[in-house]
Amino acid sequence: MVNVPVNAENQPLRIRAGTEVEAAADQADGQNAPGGPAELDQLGARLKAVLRAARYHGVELDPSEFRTANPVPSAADLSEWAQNAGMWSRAIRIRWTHLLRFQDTGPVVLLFNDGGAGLLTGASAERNVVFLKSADAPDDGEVTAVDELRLSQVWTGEAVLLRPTRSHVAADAPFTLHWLAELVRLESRPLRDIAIASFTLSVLTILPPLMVMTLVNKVLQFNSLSTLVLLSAVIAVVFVYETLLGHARRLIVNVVGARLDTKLHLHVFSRLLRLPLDYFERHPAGETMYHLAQVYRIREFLTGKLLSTFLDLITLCVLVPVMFYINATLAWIVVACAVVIMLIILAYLKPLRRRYQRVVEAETWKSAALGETVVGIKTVKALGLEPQRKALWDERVAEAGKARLAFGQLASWPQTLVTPIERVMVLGTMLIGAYLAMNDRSGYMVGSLFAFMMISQRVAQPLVGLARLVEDYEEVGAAIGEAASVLNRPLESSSNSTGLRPKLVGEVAFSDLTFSYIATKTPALDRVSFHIPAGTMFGIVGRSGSGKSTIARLLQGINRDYSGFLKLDGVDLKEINLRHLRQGLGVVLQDNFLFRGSIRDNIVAGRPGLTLSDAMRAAHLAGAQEFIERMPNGYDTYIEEGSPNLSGGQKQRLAIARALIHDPTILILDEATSALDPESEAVVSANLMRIASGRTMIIVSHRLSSLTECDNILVMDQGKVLDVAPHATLLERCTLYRQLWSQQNRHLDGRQGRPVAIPPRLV
Ligand SMILES: Nc1ncnc2c1ncn2[C@@H]1O[C@H](COP(=O)(O)OP(=O)(O)OP(=O)(O)O)[C@@H](O)[C@H]1O
Repeated sequence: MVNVPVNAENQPLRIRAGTEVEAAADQADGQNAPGGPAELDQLGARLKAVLRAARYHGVELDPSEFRTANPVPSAADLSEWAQNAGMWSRAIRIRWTHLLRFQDTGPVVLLFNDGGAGLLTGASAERNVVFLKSADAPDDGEVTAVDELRLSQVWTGEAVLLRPTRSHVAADAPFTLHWLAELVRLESRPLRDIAIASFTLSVLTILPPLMVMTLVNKVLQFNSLSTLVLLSAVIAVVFVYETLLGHARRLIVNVVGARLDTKLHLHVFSRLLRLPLDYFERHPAGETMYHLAQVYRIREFLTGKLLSTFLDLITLCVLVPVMFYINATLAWIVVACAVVIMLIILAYLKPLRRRYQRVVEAETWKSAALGETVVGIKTVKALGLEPQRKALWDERVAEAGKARLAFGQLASWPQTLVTPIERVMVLGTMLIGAYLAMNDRSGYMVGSLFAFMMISQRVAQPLVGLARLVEDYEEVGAAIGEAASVLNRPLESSSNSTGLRPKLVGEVAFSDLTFSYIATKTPALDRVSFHIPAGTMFGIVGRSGSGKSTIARLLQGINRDYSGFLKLDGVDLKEINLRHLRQGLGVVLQDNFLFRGSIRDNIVAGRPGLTLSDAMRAAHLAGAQEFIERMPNGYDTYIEEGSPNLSGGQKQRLAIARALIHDPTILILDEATSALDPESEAVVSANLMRIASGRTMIIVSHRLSSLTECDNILVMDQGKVLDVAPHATLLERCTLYRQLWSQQNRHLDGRQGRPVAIPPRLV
């Protein structure tokens, strides 16, 4: 708390700054504001203040993306956080007089001496006060009028300003050519510089032909040495200028290209992460990667061909009038040839589009086969499937080759037809020009012809390029379609900013819930109802395919199109913000992916604010500590992608530690111990009660022996609930449960006894 003695009305005033230390203490005590967003409660006051200010502008910042090396976030750290999320933000030192100007702006974050922060929501110059609100106050919470003296006692003089970028390209907007054009348009300043440079270069290109014209007409005819010297000097200056300007233009084009690339990379990856799991289950990784690679072809087109054609157009605008000025007859010939070229290219567009579509399809299949083989290489090797995979690959390569060949053959036709016309354009004008010069009595025609030849060469190229652009656009259109087929799918949630963020306690209720996977007839869950009180251990058993994992999926919000209700702490799960929901959940699956990096990195998984001691605590709870400490580099032992240097049991225990480190309210173990060896399972089972303390545990398992401690066990069969009761009761009254138990525990004494050894896994 920061106490400010009295407010402007001389009333006792307390601004709750809520320091980082306090926030940490709150978190440790579990004293989250009742009813307030749990996620916010766990953040320091400075982060909270920036988060709220950004939310005012309609931007939801992600606390997990906040990075700082400082113990208390600095203004620069906070500003960078907002900037990385695409907002305009500045960290500034500011005087009181300037604060008074923030009358109708959005909230400004003021940093306090004790590491806290407050929101300045307005100011009154007449009363010489500013209006402050605590970072913890609700949106409609009270504001406090504070004068200069009182503020100076708590304020560091630093502020973080933020607002949405005017040029912000909507992250949720569909991926279309229009969206890309908007992205390019944001680079208006460098583009303008490029346009100016190009225009100047075009003007400069007129000079040499005009000078040659003068040279031939004046210098050669009248032997004027002084004119020759002057012309040489001018040409030399022009060349230097042209070289430097050309270099500058290329540099700017490079910068624009790199910036667009970066933006595209960020956008594409963030959309990819927000695609629903369903999508990845239905599409091979290779196909997705091939489609996304098309984005970069589009970018290349935008900053390559499109930009250079646009620049050529500037050249055309300057050169074509000069060409007509020098000789209208010859100019008309050039224009007529260009039109014919354009018509030829247009005539081939449709058939080319069809053939290109086939290329795209064949390439997609090829990539899918490659991706599948790389991902499934262990299985390929284990089953000796190399010849089959090779045959499949040969087939796909042949198909792609055939499609490319067919496309190339057709695409060469317009080229074949255009080449003679291009020649006619250059040589024809020269011959006709020579004929005209022979009949010209003024004697100036020779110089004009030279100048025209030089200019027409510069004009012909852009004109043909313009026609080709249409052809390229076809390819890019197809590429956009491919990238859009991945990126424009409905995202997992329309926005991370939507949805409720209730404080999760861990009570789960399914009522009359029916769910079918897309394109399946029988429901995976059929009118399922059950209730899990908060803080209890809940087991789910059933035969294979009975719907156990589907229950876990629905709880994670992976599929939301079910009928009936699924409530968490009385709140409909569909209403809960997805990120908030998943932050409250810990999930361990049968097969968990460990990322490349150290063991410590894998347990912490990039979550901010977690240290080695947190990782050690989680590892201890998961029974992983002992094997990690035996490793040569302990927690710094490096794990390769796919973790070949760890056994299945070790991997699994690391995955449990990873899920436990953020202390989830609900922990779901979906067949998490099925692949463990008896020793590892015994370690995890021994820790299960400790792991479960203070949270709801949902354990999906084939092995009934690992569920006997559960408060309740749900027995599923063909998507339906058969029974829900503790182990002993189920043994009494549920036939399926009894059958499964006796199958797994034939070696036990008595029907209700404890297993004397870990039974073999039932599949
Ligand atoms: N992604 C999916 N798409 C289509 N159908 C699915 C999908 N996942 C599961 N199913 C089907 O839904 C039903 C329930 O599957 P679920 O994975 O929930 O069963 P389970 O009890 O967990 O099985 P197991 O113990 O074998 O993992 C099955 O008939 C399965 O074929």
